[in-house]
Amino acid sequence: MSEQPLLSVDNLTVEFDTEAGIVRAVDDVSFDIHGGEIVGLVGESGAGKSVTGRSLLRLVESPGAIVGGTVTFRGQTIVDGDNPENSMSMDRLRSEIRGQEISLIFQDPMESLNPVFTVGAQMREIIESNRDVDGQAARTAAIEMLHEVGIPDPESRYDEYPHEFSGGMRQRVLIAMALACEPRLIVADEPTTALDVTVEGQILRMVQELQDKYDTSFVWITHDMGVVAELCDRVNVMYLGEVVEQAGVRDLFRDPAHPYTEALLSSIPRPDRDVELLQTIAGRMPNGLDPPEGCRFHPRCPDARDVCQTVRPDPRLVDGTAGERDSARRAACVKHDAFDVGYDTSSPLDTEATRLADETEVTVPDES
Ligand SMILES: Nc1ncnc2c1ncn2[C@@H]1O[C@H](COP(=O)(O)OP(=O)(O)OP(=O)(O)O)[C@@H](O)[C@H]1O
Ligand code: NI
Repeated sequence: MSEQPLLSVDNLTVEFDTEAGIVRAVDDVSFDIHGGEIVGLVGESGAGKSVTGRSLLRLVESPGAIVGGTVTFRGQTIVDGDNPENSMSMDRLRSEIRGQEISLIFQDPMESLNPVFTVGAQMREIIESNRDVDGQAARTAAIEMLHEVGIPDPESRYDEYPHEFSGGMRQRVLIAMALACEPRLIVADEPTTALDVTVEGQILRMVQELQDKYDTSFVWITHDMGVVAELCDRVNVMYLGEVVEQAGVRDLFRDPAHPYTEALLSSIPRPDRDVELLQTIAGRMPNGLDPPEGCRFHPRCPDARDVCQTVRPDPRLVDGTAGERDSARRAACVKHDAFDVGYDTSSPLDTEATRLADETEVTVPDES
């Protein structure tokens, strides 16, 4: 992909100034989104996915602040954490970007839907304020959009209130609202997580169809590698505020380059594997207040060696990048040659994760 990215995130850093201390929720994160792409942000709870998503529209709330890095959309600087005077004005951001060029969809539809107005009224208002159309045309466009996202009988549902819709239908409404202004980019923060898998699957397929039709780009935030597999073109795997792997989805699934990615992949259920054999990731994600020294994942990493306690890896281009597309493959793990910090000669660490890995090798013959 050689054309100019639609949106670039460069060295984004976001901190929360809490009573307990400063939490770096997003630490030096960089990625691009090209036109027509669906890019995943995946990782466990607390990885910094939502804060990253909100940062793209400068919606991080106090006590959080973007303290470093930039977000650039079509050549315009939405935010510059290093030189705030270069950031776009809030007025311009509100009138020209939010909703119009970039829309956000949240996990909880009630965060965006007002319970006291009908769905139709809310859609009409958004369309009227973002497009140059009168009330009647906005109504027609809203009904058309509801139809487009698969809401049966959209004309009568137009006059219903949000609580009259099921969870899945509400998320469809949100997607309709986001698409109604024909944005170039939609940031979707776990919009299907609360739904059952059948409804989730229907919505993911619908998003793909709409994406094809409108050529909208998406940032899709999820903790579920299954969703990534189904929906995304490329993915950024996040761990404790950092991007640890960045790859095309096929490359990522075929040959994960970071042990954390591997762990996430082995924790998704697969029809060809017994549930009991599912590997869970050892330990919990540490607290962002006091992240581990060296590689942040090393206390949970089955491949951890001495050197991982001291060297803090940045996401670098690694071997095996020659996939079928020219998408760069990056991993923040010193076991790759790109680092050359003596991983091969360093002694293995004795951690819960490395012990678990040993046990798994020894005690899981074909006894199932
Ligand atoms: N309002 C806040 N006040 C203090 N710290 C916060 C706040 N919001 C987020 N954080 C910090 O930022 C970290 C990342 O939060 P974020 O919501 O981005 O995680 P996430 O990856 O979206 O997780 P989840 O899957 O649970 O939504 C949190 O673990 C927390 O330390
Ligand atoms: Ni989140």
